[in-house]
Amino acid sequence: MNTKTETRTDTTLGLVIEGASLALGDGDATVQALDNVSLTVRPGELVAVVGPSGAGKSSLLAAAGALTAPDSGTITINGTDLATLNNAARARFRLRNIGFVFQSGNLIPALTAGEQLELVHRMAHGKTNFDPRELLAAVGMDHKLKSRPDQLSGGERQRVGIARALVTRPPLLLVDEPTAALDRRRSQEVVALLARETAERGVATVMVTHDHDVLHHCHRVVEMVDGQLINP
Ligand SMILES: Nc1ncnc2c1ncn2[C@@H]1O[C@H](COP(=O)(O)OP(=O)(O)OP(=O)(O)O)[C@@H](O)[C@H]1O
Repeated sequence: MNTKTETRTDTTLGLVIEGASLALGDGDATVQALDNVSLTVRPGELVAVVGPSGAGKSSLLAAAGALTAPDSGTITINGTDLATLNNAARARFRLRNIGFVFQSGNLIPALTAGEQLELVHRMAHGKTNFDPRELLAAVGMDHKLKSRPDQLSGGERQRVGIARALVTRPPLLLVDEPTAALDRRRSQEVVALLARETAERGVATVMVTHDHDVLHHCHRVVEMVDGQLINP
């Protein structure tokens, strides 16, 4: 059996969070940001996380993104337990295996759309030939290859941000409020694009959002309240 077939049938594929808890703050001000959270997101699945402000959604993304270690519980990405990685290995793992999409694209102002993607590729794989056009075409942005962020609309910046997050072909995509800066039509387009790329590339995608108008694009919607997932 070749390795590809083996991994395809592996039930550890995607994001698996089991019983993660995380307290933030000190003393009386301690808050249980994550309270025994379990969540599984399989390749090709787009899962939305909703919930009130302060419910722990950003903490969940930070833990899944190997930016914060939970106090207890386990988080695995394609079978790798994040707790087994030291700082350097975790940074390397994050770069190659986790794509991040932020509220307004978070692009580097001085770089063109193509260069944003090339930079990530160079950081992850060293100096190799990489043509950003295919990925930019996938998000409908190949005609803006040479445009800098200030020459793009909010929706276009978000599209480039999505393409950039996919450069390393990560198994996990973490998306924080992707429609916060967009009008209704652009919001629909961007989340439809996320859903399509998630399915076509077999990525496990977690999207935190307050935007209930985009939830129909998602496979599942889970709700956080007071650090707990109430319907994982
Ligand atoms: N560094 C910190 N120190 C102490 N408490 C914190 C810290 N960061 C977050 N918190 C608290 O942890 C809880 C969860 O915060 P978190 O940012 O994860 O919520 P959220 O659901 O993402 O909120 P929002 O929708 O407003 O972004 C909140 O009560 C918050 O006040």
